[in-house]
Amino acid sequence: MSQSHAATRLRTVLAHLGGPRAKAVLAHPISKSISSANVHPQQFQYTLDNNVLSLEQRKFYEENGFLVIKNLVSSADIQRFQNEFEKICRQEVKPPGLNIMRDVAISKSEYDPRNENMVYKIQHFQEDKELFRYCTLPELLKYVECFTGPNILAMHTMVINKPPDSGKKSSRHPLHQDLHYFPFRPIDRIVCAWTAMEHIDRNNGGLCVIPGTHKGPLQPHDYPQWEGGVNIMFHGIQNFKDYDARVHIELEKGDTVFFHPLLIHGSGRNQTKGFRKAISCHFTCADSYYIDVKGTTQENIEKELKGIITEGYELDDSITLKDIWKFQARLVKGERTNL
Ligand SMILES: CCCC(=O)SCCNC(=O)CCNC(=O)[C@H](O)C(C)(C)COP(=O)(O)OP(=O)(O)OC[C@H]1O[C@@H](n2cnc3c(N)ncnc32)[C@H](O)[C@@H]1OP(=O)(O)O
Ligand SMILES: Nc1ncnc2c1ncn2[C@@H]1O[C@H](COP(=O)(O)OP(=O)(O)OP(=O)(O)O)[C@@H](O)[C@H]1O
Ligand SMILES: O=C(O)CCC(=O)C(=O)O
Ligand SMILES: [Fe+2]
Ligand SMILES: [Mg+2]
Repeated sequence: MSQSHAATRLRTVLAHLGGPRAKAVLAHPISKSISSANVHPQQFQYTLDNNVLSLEQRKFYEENGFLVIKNLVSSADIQRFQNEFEKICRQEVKPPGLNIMRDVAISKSEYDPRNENMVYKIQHFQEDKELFRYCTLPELLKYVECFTGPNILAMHTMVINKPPDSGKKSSRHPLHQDLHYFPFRPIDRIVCAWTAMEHIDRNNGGLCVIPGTHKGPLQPHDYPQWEGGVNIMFHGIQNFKDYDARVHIELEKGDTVFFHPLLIHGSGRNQTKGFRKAISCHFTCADSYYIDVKGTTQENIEKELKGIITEGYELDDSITLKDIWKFQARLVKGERTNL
């Protein structure tokens, strides 16, 4: 790459990535045309200039670290996702790479494919065409782009089927920051889209957030000391105290929450008889880069994930977190520039 080409590319990348370095670049004359096209000529850190979000919506996300868009995904699409989820549970389709997790309360019992209610969540559905449609819905990506920029990768996918709590409170998901699991940066270009597949509130174990915590640092995570057991990989923030600050989000079918990877969130136990369903994807900017988590608070999750994967897929120990993420990432818009 010639030096001037490299410089132009760097500028383009930085302009998409945001953050203080990008702001410095935007002050450069070449980039003036970009900043003069600003829709909301103010300093924003967590959202990008576009005409999709209203000023009020942008300010809300900047302040709180999440944003709810009502009625974003159609009932017809949600029905299709639900049908496919049930087919997977019945083992009628077996997408490569898919991971099925049962609640720890029933993890030692025999799996019964006639009963989809044995599944707490499925992850990594990137090879399932029907479910992966969720990550490519134009109405969803339109919003995702406000956070990631135009080159978009789907990194991590889930359908969560939170079971009625067994009485052991193991259906709870401890308060955590999703960034704990992610070895890619920059942080502010990652966003989670989480869509309610039915009415969700505190009663059926809905999403609970601590507004504004996306402005703080990534905190150390580990398994909580819960008497009734904790699900595998459900790490929580150690010594969390500010329970009064929790906000339980109430959603209708199709409503979608977009949230920042540092936002502290979790979900309580499901106190109904139904299985609470949500579908989600974490997206990031394809211009991002991987980091080595050695020596950081993320080292424990790398070790655990590597253990599960090398054992489950009989791979050798030289596999890195980067290899795992690179393998499951899928381009959904623009160009796969880096990650
Ligand atoms: C933003 C969030 C980002 C992320 O979460 S990234 C993290 C990605 N997470 C993952 O990859 C999911 C990890 N889970 C898994 O890989 C699977 O569910 C897991 C644990 C391997 C189980 O797979 P199966 O193939 O069904 O294996 P199995 O039924 O024979 O169980 C193997 C051993 O695991 C145990 N187990 C299963 N589900 C569990 C649970 N929910 N909590 C705690 N332990 C659990 C199970 O009891 C069994 O243990 P043992 O070997 O008999 O002692
Ligand atoms: N005692 C606790 N210790 C640690 N985390 C908790 C505790 N109670 C709740 N949480 C966390 O707070 C978040 C919201 O839980 P919430 O309090 O809504 O549910 P719950 O305690 O299961 O039920 P309830 O609605 O009866 O309080 C979840 O992430 C949950 O893991
Ligand atoms: O749907 C939920 O309970 C939240 C799940 C969650 O936050 C996660 O898996 O990271
Ligand atoms: Fe999460
Ligand atoms: Mg509680």
